[in-house]
Amino acid sequence: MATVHKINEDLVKERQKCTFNVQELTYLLDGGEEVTKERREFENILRNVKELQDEVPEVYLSHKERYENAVRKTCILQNVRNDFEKKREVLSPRNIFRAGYAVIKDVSPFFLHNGMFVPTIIGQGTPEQQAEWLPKAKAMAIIGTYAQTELGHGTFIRGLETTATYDAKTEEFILNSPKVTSYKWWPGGLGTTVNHCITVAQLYINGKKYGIHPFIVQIRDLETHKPLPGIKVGEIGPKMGFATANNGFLGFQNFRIPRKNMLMKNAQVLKDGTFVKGMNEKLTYGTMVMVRVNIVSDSAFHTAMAATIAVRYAAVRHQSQLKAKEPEVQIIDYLTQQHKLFIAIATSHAFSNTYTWLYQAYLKVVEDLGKQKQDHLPELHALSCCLKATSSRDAGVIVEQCRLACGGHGYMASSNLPIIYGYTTAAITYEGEHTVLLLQTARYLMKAWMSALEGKVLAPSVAYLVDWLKSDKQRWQNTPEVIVKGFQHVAAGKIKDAFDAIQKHVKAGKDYEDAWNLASVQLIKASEAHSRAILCDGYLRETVRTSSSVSPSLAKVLNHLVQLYIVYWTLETAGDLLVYSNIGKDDIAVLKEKYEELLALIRPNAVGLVDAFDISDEILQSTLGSYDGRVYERLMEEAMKSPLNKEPVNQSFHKYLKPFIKKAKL
Ligand SMILES: CC(C)(COP(=O)(O)OP(=O)(O)OC[C@H]1O[C@@H](n2cnc3c(N)ncnc32)[C@H](O)[C@@H]1OP(=O)(O)O)[C@@H](O)C(=O)NCCC(=O)NCCSC(=O)CCCCCCCCCCCCCCC(=O)O
Ligand SMILES: Cc1cc2nc3c(=O)[nH]c(=O)nc-3n(C[C@H](O)[C@H](O)[C@H](O)COP(=O)(O)OP(=O)(O)OC[C@H]3O[C@@H](n4cnc5c(N)ncnc54)[C@H](O)[C@@H]3O)c2cc1C
Repeated sequence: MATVHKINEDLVKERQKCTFNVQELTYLLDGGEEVTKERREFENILRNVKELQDEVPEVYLSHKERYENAVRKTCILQNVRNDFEKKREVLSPRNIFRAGYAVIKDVSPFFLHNGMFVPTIIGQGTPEQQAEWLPKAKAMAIIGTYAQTELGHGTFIRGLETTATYDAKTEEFILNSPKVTSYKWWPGGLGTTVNHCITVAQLYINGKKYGIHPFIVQIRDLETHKPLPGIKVGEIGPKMGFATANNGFLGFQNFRIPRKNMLMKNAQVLKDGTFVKGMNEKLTYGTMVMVRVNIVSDSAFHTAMAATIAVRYAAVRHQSQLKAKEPEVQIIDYLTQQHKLFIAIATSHAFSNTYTWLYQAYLKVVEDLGKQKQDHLPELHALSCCLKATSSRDAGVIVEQCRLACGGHGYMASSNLPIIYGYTTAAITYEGEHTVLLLQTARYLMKAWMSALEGKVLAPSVAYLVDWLKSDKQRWQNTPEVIVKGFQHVAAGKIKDAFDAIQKHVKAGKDYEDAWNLASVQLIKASEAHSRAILCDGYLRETVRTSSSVSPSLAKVLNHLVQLYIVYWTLETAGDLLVYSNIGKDDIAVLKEKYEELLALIRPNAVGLVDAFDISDEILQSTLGSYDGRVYERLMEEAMKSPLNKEPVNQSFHKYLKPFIKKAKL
């Protein structure tokens, strides 16, 4: 039986101070009591699977051993999950998915199977193709990934070089990678795990190019797992993080696949080679929109993980004296520490709330597309791009801030903060590089601005441009609602400035594309300001909405958090607000005080707030952040697992050090 340890006294006291019901907040964050219960039930099942316990911490394994262990555990995890899901209609797959963090210490080599391979078959396949591939894929009789990026191109996907040339005689496509830069590079699981992939390739029919399309390709023999003839595949090697994601490369040499393997929900190639255009060629990019929406939720979770670790640690850790002769204080009582950490809690809430409405907007667009309606697609694309970009970037900054807030111990692998940083920082690049996605949103914002000038009705997320043009700037008040308007004014002002900058360059004789490039720093700033306005507005509205359905004590805490988020960003962007809104210096001085008041109000609830994220110790995997707060004992226990501590004298002493020291003595 596992030993039950006493909970650290500071944490006990912190939990007694909490003014709201932690369980109530957990239910709210999960999406309901039933969802929480289901998630906990699944986590409990996993906790009791003996084969999933690591004998040696993964960090001490070689690259190869680590991968093999990850595959072993992912297979067990998937079986447990399949059994669990067979017995019920799962309420929240994303909540079930999060339990996987307790098993795979880094990123699963199957990550892309559920994350992109299956969704692409659903989103891009015809009903017949879905009937053929989905049952096998869902049962994992075939395992796949999403192979789009190449050595030469990741962002500019119209420039991909893999070719799929249609041969009407045999009704096949012939896949080729003409140059080294045409090799697929990056797909997760591609290295040595998957036997299938979605390959995105340039379609050629009778020498004519028809743009990029997705194809299902079997790349390995299902029995022997050997690459099929004409396939060159392997792993790309170690990276900054993602140690077990098994990212791979892939090249094709005259590799033939049947015509039916082109996913044809949008565009089709008929038997005779006739190309039938789809409703909108950008629907081929649909899986990326879905993943970008999901990244907002991932960012919320990774921020919650880091906040949980750093807040619990800050409650347990005592360092320095505030006043002479008094005991050393809990570091959480330093205001600067609260400044680093409470924004982490609020940010996670901001992203969860944003994901809630963004996911609904995504579902609505999918439903509309089923009815051949695509009116809301451009707005969704613009929102998913800037919110993916901002949430992943903010999460990266916050996780690093939490690591720094843990001082030296935050640098230990056993704190788990380095691995969490590995996930968050990768998300800034993958699924659309940060700047590139901000520029996609900027493209939409420039059109929206033009429409606003023409007096047209705008989509809801940019309707503030019309208000801004019509009205005088509102008299400033330090209320959340007026501050949100202030963020919209900043966004509108920056959008106008970027637009004017482009016009100025065009008037000076530049091509529109060059003018765009010359204005692009202003364009990304406009896009960032738009994201911040959307985040603050959505978070405030969702909080107001939920506050009426929760207990008054919880509503109060949620209100403190949303205010903290809004005031924090007001102070961070005060310069912009001074330029573009009616805020005055005195208002800023008042808000500085307000911010300090909010830190004090949140202080007694800090531990309760991170407890409410309900991230189990197995998922958190952190010596610094466990529920019981046995920080120092755990650090020592983990250190003792180092293979270097298993023998009193390491052989290198006899081999190298002893002769070296002897020589030095002579
Ligand atoms: C958009 C691009 C940058 C540029 O594309 P183009 O050059 O073709 O376009 P233009 O700039 O010319 O614009 C044309 C036009 O199109 C519009 N547009 C563009 N994109 C879209 C879109 N997606 N939808 C709708 N419309 C779109 C654009 O607005 C323009 O419109 P106008 O002309 O009207 O202005 C493009 O090239 C691009 O997107 N580049 C980025 C490439 C990218 O994102 N690659 C991703 C590769 S895959 C990857 O990185 C994977 C990473 C790993 C992810 C892991 C996720 C796993 C998740 C795990 C969770 C698992 C959960 C599972 C749960 C469970 O287990 O159950
Ligand atoms: C951990 C990880 C996992 C991944 N998994 C997958 C996967 O499973 N499948 C897959 O297909 N891909 C995957 N990728 C690839 C990923 O999608 C690409 O790396 C990403 O889209 C960025 O493209 P790039 O590498 O070509 O960057 P580049 O576009 O070369 O970016 C380099 C720099 O150029 C700038 N830049 C490029 N174009 C423009 C522009 N138009 N305007 C202004 N600046 C520009 C960028 O801002 C950036 O600063 C993964 C990547 C990582 C890091």
